[in-house]
Amino acid sequence: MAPTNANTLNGSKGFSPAKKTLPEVDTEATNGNGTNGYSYETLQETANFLLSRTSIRPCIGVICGSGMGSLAENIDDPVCIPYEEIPNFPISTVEGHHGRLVFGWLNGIPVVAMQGRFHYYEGYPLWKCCLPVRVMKLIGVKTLIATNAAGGLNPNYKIGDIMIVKDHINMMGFAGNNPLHGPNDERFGPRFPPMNKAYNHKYRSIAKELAKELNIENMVREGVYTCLGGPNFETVAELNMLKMVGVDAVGMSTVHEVIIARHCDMKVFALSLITNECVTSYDKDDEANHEEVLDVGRMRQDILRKYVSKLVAKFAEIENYP
Ligand SMILES: O=P(O)(O)O[C@H]1O[C@H](CO)[C@@H](O)[C@H]1O
Ligand code: HPA
Repeated sequence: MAPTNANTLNGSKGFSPAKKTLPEVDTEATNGNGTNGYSYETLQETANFLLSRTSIRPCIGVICGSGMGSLAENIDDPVCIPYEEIPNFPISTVEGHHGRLVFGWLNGIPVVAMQGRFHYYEGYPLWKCCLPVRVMKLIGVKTLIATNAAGGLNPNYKIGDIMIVKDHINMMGFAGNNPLHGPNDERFGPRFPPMNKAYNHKYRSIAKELAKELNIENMVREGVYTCLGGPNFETVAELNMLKMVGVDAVGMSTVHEVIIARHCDMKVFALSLITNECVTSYDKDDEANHEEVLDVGRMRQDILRKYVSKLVAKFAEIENYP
């Protein structure tokens, strides 16, 4: 299809992407061999490329959510590698996702941050959305911190709250769409990985303690996240259904990344920034929009930067990371 200028056409509260042409996206669900993604060897090539570009050997990986790219700005001595330069990497197509890896030191700990993640709605199959997590594993990352912007469904949540993810509901998985779908390579992990301890209990306790220390406990919550395919925001009926099954925050990412991380035995911490209130009543006029999501990310950037960089140091301490 010819590239199009993707400006909003209908004059609604839409968002004009900064990128003027639509990128070419590989929409194939498999790599052509009936497998669920690139082979171990292919990803090893990607890992080797990255290791050749920097002497930093990260033990913690951070995925920056929409509008939360500034989390990577605290990184000292940064080595930035645009996704376009990385063999086998997809490219970021969403506003608020810069599209590069940042290697460096966060609070004295070697880290790699994804300034920009990949989403299913961009046209990438789930395995490809999570490819960077496997690459992180291959370069030595042992702990993943995934952040995201999410709509608050729990009526007690306020815009700007930070939700520590306690658990997720894999809605896309219910429909058979799972990043582990297809043959399993045991070098990454087992065929049937457990998921009941996906979100590390110790990390969650540390994060709650830290919230007290930083005096932000009134805005830090703990709850259940779910990912839908997007890109449309949810209907009132959909949100009410999710509420009934115990979802506290809704987004379009993270769940599959966490599944891939746990499959290869990485430890996981995740947090959601509540960027908008989910509209669960037909009487309300509000509509979710990506501009608001990014605005709230900017509004909370200082607190989030401080919180995440201190979490990195605390996690590294209990794990004895360098
Ligand atoms: O999950 P992240 O990447 O933070 O972004 C969230 O914000 C976007 C919608 O505004 C969607 O991409 C949703 O998943
Ligand atoms: N729904 C889905 N994804 C989101 C939302 C939402 O309300 N806010 C930010 N990402």
